Amino acid sequence: MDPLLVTKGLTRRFGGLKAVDGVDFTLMPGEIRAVIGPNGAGKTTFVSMVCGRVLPSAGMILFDGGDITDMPPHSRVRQGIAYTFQITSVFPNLSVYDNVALPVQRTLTDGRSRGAIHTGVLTALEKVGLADRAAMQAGQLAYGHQRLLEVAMGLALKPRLLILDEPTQGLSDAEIEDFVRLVRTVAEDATVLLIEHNMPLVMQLADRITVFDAGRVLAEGTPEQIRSDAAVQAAYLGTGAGEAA
Ligand SMILES: Nc1ncnc2c1ncn2[C@@H]1O[C@H](COP(=O)(O)OP(=O)(O)OP(=O)(O)O)[C@@H](O)[C@H]1O
Repeated sequence: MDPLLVTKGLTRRFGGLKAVDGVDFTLMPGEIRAVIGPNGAGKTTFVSMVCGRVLPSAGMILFDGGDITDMPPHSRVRQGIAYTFQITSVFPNLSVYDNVALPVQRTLTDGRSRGAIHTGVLTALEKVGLADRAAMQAGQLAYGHQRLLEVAMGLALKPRLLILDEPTQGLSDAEIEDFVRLVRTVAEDATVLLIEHNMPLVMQLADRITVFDAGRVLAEGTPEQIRSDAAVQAAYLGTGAGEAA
Protein backbone atom coordinates (compact mmCIF):
# COMPACT_ATOMS: atom_id res chain seq x y z
CA MET A 1 0.00 0.00 0.00
CA ASP A 2 1.28 3.48 -0.89
CA PRO A 3 1.30 6.21 1.77
CA LEU A 4 -1.44 8.81 1.62
CA LEU A 5 0.72 11.57 3.03
CA VAL A 6 4.48 11.98 3.12
CA THR A 7 6.55 14.94 4.29
CA LYS A 8 10.27 15.18 3.68
CA GLY A 9 12.46 17.57 5.62
CA LEU A 10 9.44 19.77 6.29
CA THR A 11 10.56 22.98 7.97
CA ARG A 12 8.95 26.26 8.95
CA ARG A 13 10.86 29.16 10.43
CA PHE A 14 9.30 32.13 12.15
CA GLY A 15 12.15 34.61 12.34
CA GLY A 16 14.90 32.81 14.20
CA LEU A 17 12.60 30.08 15.50
CA LYS A 18 12.30 26.72 13.75
CA ALA A 19 8.70 25.89 14.65
CA VAL A 20 8.94 22.73 12.52
CA ASP A 21 12.40 21.43 11.86
CA GLY A 22 13.10 18.86 9.16
CA VAL A 23 10.13 16.56 9.73
CA ASP A 24 9.97 13.30 7.79
CA PHE A 25 6.48 11.88 8.21
CA THR A 26 4.50 9.08 6.58
CA LEU A 27 0.80 8.38 6.97
CA MET A 28 -0.82 5.25 5.56
CA PRO A 29 -4.39 5.21 4.21
CA GLY A 30 -7.04 4.29 6.77
CA GLU A 31 -4.85 5.10 9.74
CA ILE A 32 -5.89 7.08 12.79
CA ARG A 33 -2.74 8.99 13.66
CA ALA A 34 -2.40 11.17 16.71
CA VAL A 35 0.14 13.96 16.93
CA ILE A 36 1.04 14.83 20.49
CA GLY A 37 3.67 16.97 22.19
CA PRO A 38 4.13 19.87 24.57
CA ASN A 39 2.69 23.33 23.88
CA GLY A 40 4.71 25.07 21.20
CA ALA A 41 6.15 21.80 19.84
CA GLY A 42 5.07 22.68 16.31
CA LYS A 43 2.02 20.43 15.91
CA THR A 44 -0.35 23.08 14.60
CA THR A 45 2.30 24.55 12.32
CA PHE A 46 2.96 21.08 10.93
CA VAL A 47 -0.67 20.31 10.04
CA SER A 48 -1.12 23.88 8.81
CA MET A 49 1.56 23.19 6.23
CA VAL A 50 -0.18 19.96 5.22
CA CYS A 51 -3.41 21.81 4.51
CA GLY A 52 -1.72 24.87 3.01
CA ARG A 53 -2.54 27.57 5.56
CA VAL A 54 1.17 27.97 6.30
CA LEU A 55 3.85 27.68 3.64
CA PRO A 56 6.98 25.67 4.39
CA SER A 57 10.38 27.34 4.57
CA ALA A 58 11.90 24.11 3.27
CA GLY A 59 10.96 20.53 2.52
CA MET A 60 8.28 18.74 0.58
CA ILE A 61 4.72 17.46 1.02
CA LEU A 62 3.35 14.57 -1.05
CA PHE A 63 -0.33 13.65 -1.03
CA ASP A 64 -1.27 10.39 -2.70
CA GLY A 65 2.07 10.45 -4.47
CA GLY A 66 1.69 13.99 -5.88
CA ASP A 67 3.71 17.01 -4.82
CA ILE A 68 1.35 19.48 -3.09
CA THR A 69 4.04 21.61 -1.43
CA ASP A 70 3.10 24.76 -3.37
CA MET A 71 -0.57 23.99 -3.93
CA PRO A 72 -3.08 26.56 -2.59
CA PRO A 73 -5.38 25.41 0.24
CA HIS A 74 -8.58 25.24 -1.86
CA SER A 75 -6.90 22.88 -4.33
CA ARG A 76 -5.84 20.66 -1.46
CA VAL A 77 -9.46 20.60 -0.26
CA ARG A 78 -10.43 19.46 -3.75
CA GLN A 79 -7.80 16.72 -3.53
CA GLY A 80 -9.47 15.51 -0.33
CA ILE A 81 -7.69 17.23 2.54
CA ALA A 82 -10.16 18.65 5.08
CA TYR A 83 -9.36 20.23 8.37
CA THR A 84 -10.91 21.72 11.45
CA PHE A 85 -8.98 24.03 13.69
CA GLN A 86 -8.79 25.10 17.29
CA ILE A 87 -10.43 28.40 16.53
CA THR A 88 -14.02 27.71 15.76
CA SER A 89 -14.87 28.40 12.16
CA VAL A 90 -18.64 28.02 12.15
CA PHE A 91 -20.79 30.89 10.94
CA PRO A 92 -22.74 31.75 14.10
CA ASN A 93 -25.60 33.55 12.35
CA LEU A 94 -26.32 30.72 9.93
CA SER A 95 -28.29 27.63 10.84
CA VAL A 96 -26.49 24.39 11.62
CA TYR A 97 -27.91 23.07 8.35
CA ASP A 98 -26.61 25.97 6.26
CA ASN A 99 -23.16 25.76 7.82
CA VAL A 100 -22.86 22.20 6.52
CA ALA A 101 -24.58 22.99 3.21
CA LEU A 102 -21.69 25.29 2.28
CA PRO A 103 -19.01 22.58 2.19
CA VAL A 104 -21.45 20.05 0.72
CA GLN A 105 -21.98 22.41 -2.23
CA ARG A 106 -18.25 22.42 -2.83
CA THR A 107 -18.29 18.67 -3.39
CA LEU A 108 -21.11 18.75 -5.95
CA THR A 109 -20.21 19.34 -9.53
CA ASP A 110 -23.45 21.14 -10.38
CA GLY A 111 -23.58 22.65 -6.88
CA ARG A 112 -27.29 23.32 -6.97
CA SER A 113 -29.18 20.06 -6.66
CA ARG A 114 -31.28 20.57 -3.52
CA GLY A 115 -31.78 16.85 -3.08
CA ALA A 116 -28.07 16.11 -3.18
CA ILE A 117 -27.32 18.97 -0.80
CA HIS A 118 -29.99 17.78 1.61
CA THR A 119 -28.66 14.23 1.61
CA GLY A 120 -25.07 15.41 2.08
CA VAL A 121 -25.97 17.73 4.95
CA LEU A 122 -28.07 15.17 6.80
CA THR A 123 -25.49 12.42 6.37
CA ALA A 124 -22.78 14.62 7.88
CA LEU A 125 -25.01 15.89 10.70
CA GLU A 126 -26.18 12.38 11.55
CA LYS A 127 -22.58 11.17 11.78
CA VAL A 128 -21.78 13.75 14.45
CA GLY A 129 -25.17 13.45 16.19
CA LEU A 130 -26.43 16.93 15.38
CA ALA A 131 -29.24 16.09 12.93
CA ASP A 132 -31.90 17.07 15.47
CA ARG A 133 -30.31 20.51 15.79
CA ALA A 134 -30.20 21.25 12.06
CA ALA A 135 -32.57 24.22 12.29
CA MET A 136 -30.81 25.91 15.20
CA GLN A 137 -28.66 28.94 14.73
CA ALA A 138 -25.07 27.68 14.96
CA GLY A 139 -24.12 30.39 17.44
CA GLN A 140 -26.78 29.07 19.84
CA LEU A 141 -25.16 25.61 20.04
CA ALA A 142 -23.20 24.66 23.13
CA TYR A 143 -19.45 25.00 22.60
CA GLY A 144 -18.91 21.25 22.36
CA HIS A 145 -21.62 21.00 19.75
CA GLN A 146 -20.01 23.79 17.75
CA ARG A 147 -16.84 21.68 17.67
CA LEU A 148 -18.88 18.74 16.40
CA LEU A 149 -20.45 21.01 13.80
CA GLU A 150 -16.95 21.84 12.59
CA VAL A 151 -16.25 18.14 12.25
CA ALA A 152 -19.49 17.78 10.26
CA MET A 153 -18.34 20.61 8.00
CA GLY A 154 -15.09 18.76 7.43
CA LEU A 155 -16.87 15.47 6.81
CA ALA A 156 -19.22 17.14 4.35
CA LEU A 157 -16.24 17.58 2.06
CA LYS A 158 -15.97 13.76 1.89
CA PRO A 159 -12.28 13.98 2.70
CA ARG A 160 -9.65 11.33 2.16
CA LEU A 161 -7.65 12.95 4.94
CA LEU A 162 -9.42 14.62 7.86
CA ILE A 163 -7.20 16.77 10.05
CA LEU A 164 -8.57 17.58 13.48
CA ASP A 165 -6.76 20.07 15.70
CA GLU A 166 -7.73 19.53 19.34
CA PRO A 167 -11.28 18.49 18.53
CA THR A 168 -12.20 17.46 22.07
CA GLN A 169 -11.25 20.74 23.69
CA GLY A 170 -14.33 21.88 25.60
CA LEU A 171 -16.26 18.61 25.17
CA SER A 172 -17.81 16.88 28.18
CA ASP A 173 -16.84 13.30 29.07
CA ALA A 174 -20.00 11.96 27.45
CA GLU A 175 -19.34 14.00 24.31
CA ILE A 176 -15.78 12.68 24.20
CA GLU A 177 -17.11 9.12 24.22
CA ASP A 178 -19.35 9.97 21.29
CA PHE A 179 -16.39 11.58 19.59
CA VAL A 180 -14.32 8.39 19.87
CA ARG A 181 -17.11 6.49 18.15
CA LEU A 182 -17.36 9.22 15.52
CA VAL A 183 -13.66 9.12 14.65
CA ARG A 184 -13.79 5.34 14.33
CA THR A 185 -16.71 5.69 11.90
CA VAL A 186 -14.90 8.38 9.94
CA ALA A 187 -11.81 6.18 9.72
CA GLU A 188 -13.81 3.54 7.83
CA ASP A 189 -13.73 5.84 4.79
CA ALA A 190 -10.92 8.28 5.52
CA THR A 191 -7.54 8.72 7.13
CA VAL A 192 -7.52 10.77 10.31
CA LEU A 193 -4.71 13.01 11.55
CA LEU A 194 -5.51 14.26 15.00
CA ILE A 195 -3.72 16.73 17.25
CA GLU A 196 -4.89 15.92 20.73
CA HIS A 197 -3.81 16.62 24.29
CA ASN A 198 -6.18 14.18 25.98
CA MET A 199 -3.80 11.26 26.50
CA PRO A 200 -6.31 8.58 27.55
CA LEU A 201 -8.25 9.36 24.38
CA VAL A 202 -5.12 9.25 22.22
CA MET A 203 -4.06 5.93 23.70
CA GLN A 204 -7.52 4.49 23.09
CA LEU A 205 -8.07 5.84 19.60
CA ALA A 206 -4.81 6.14 17.69
CA ASP A 207 -3.30 3.36 15.58
CA ARG A 208 -0.01 5.18 15.79
CA ILE A 209 1.26 8.24 17.61
CA THR A 210 3.83 10.79 16.51
CA VAL A 211 5.41 12.82 19.31
CA PHE A 212 6.65 16.31 18.47
CA ASP A 213 9.10 18.17 20.62
CA ALA A 214 10.73 21.49 19.72
CA GLY A 215 9.75 21.17 16.06
CA ARG A 216 11.12 17.68 15.62
CA VAL A 217 9.73 14.17 15.75
CA LEU A 218 10.85 12.84 19.09
CA ALA A 219 9.23 9.42 18.75
CA GLU A 220 6.69 7.49 16.74
CA GLY A 221 4.96 4.19 17.32
CA THR A 222 1.94 2.36 18.60
CA PRO A 223 0.29 3.60 21.79
CA GLU A 224 2.09 0.86 23.72
CA GLN A 225 5.47 1.81 22.27
CA ILE A 226 4.90 5.50 23.02
CA ARG A 227 3.70 4.82 26.55
CA SER A 228 6.89 2.93 27.35
CA ASP A 229 9.29 5.29 25.54
CA ALA A 230 11.66 6.85 28.05
CA ALA A 231 12.38 9.95 25.97
CA VAL A 232 8.66 10.61 25.56
CA GLN A 233 8.07 10.20 29.25
CA ALA A 234 10.85 12.64 30.03
CA ALA A 235 9.73 15.23 27.50
CA TYR A 236 6.02 14.99 27.84
CA LEU A 237 4.12 12.23 29.55
CA GLY A 238 6.02 12.70 32.79
CA THR A 239 5.03 16.34 32.97
CA GLY A 240 1.43 15.67 33.90
CA ALA A 241 0.21 16.06 30.34
CA GLY A 242 -2.13 13.11 30.93
CA GLU A 243 -4.42 15.17 33.11
CA ALA A 244 -4.33 18.46 31.37
CA ALA A 245 -2.53 20.35 28.63
N1 LIG B 1 2.51 32.80 12.92
C1 LIG B 1 3.49 32.65 13.80
N2 LIG B 1 4.43 33.60 13.99
C2 LIG B 1 5.42 33.43 14.88
N3 LIG B 1 5.60 32.34 15.62
C3 LIG B 1 4.72 31.35 15.48
C4 LIG B 1 3.60 31.44 14.57
N4 LIG B 1 2.89 30.29 14.65
C5 LIG B 1 3.51 29.53 15.57
N5 LIG B 1 4.59 30.14 16.06
C6 LIG B 1 5.53 29.61 17.07
O1 LIG B 1 5.95 28.35 16.61
C7 LIG B 1 6.07 27.43 17.69
C8 LIG B 1 5.20 26.23 17.41
O2 LIG B 1 3.82 26.62 17.52
P1 LIG B 1 2.62 25.61 17.23
O3 LIG B 1 1.37 26.39 17.44
O4 LIG B 1 2.83 24.95 15.94
O5 LIG B 1 2.82 24.57 18.41
P2 LIG B 1 1.79 23.48 18.95
O6 LIG B 1 2.60 22.26 19.19
O7 LIG B 1 0.64 23.37 18.04
O8 LIG B 1 1.36 24.11 20.33
P3 LIG B 1 -0.07 24.02 21.10
O9 LIG B 1 -0.14 22.66 21.68
O10 LIG B 1 0.09 25.10 22.14
O11 LIG B 1 -1.14 24.31 20.11
C9 LIG B 1 5.68 28.20 18.94
O12 LIG B 1 6.85 28.66 19.56
C10 LIG B 1 4.87 29.35 18.41
O13 LIG B 1 4.95 30.47 19.25
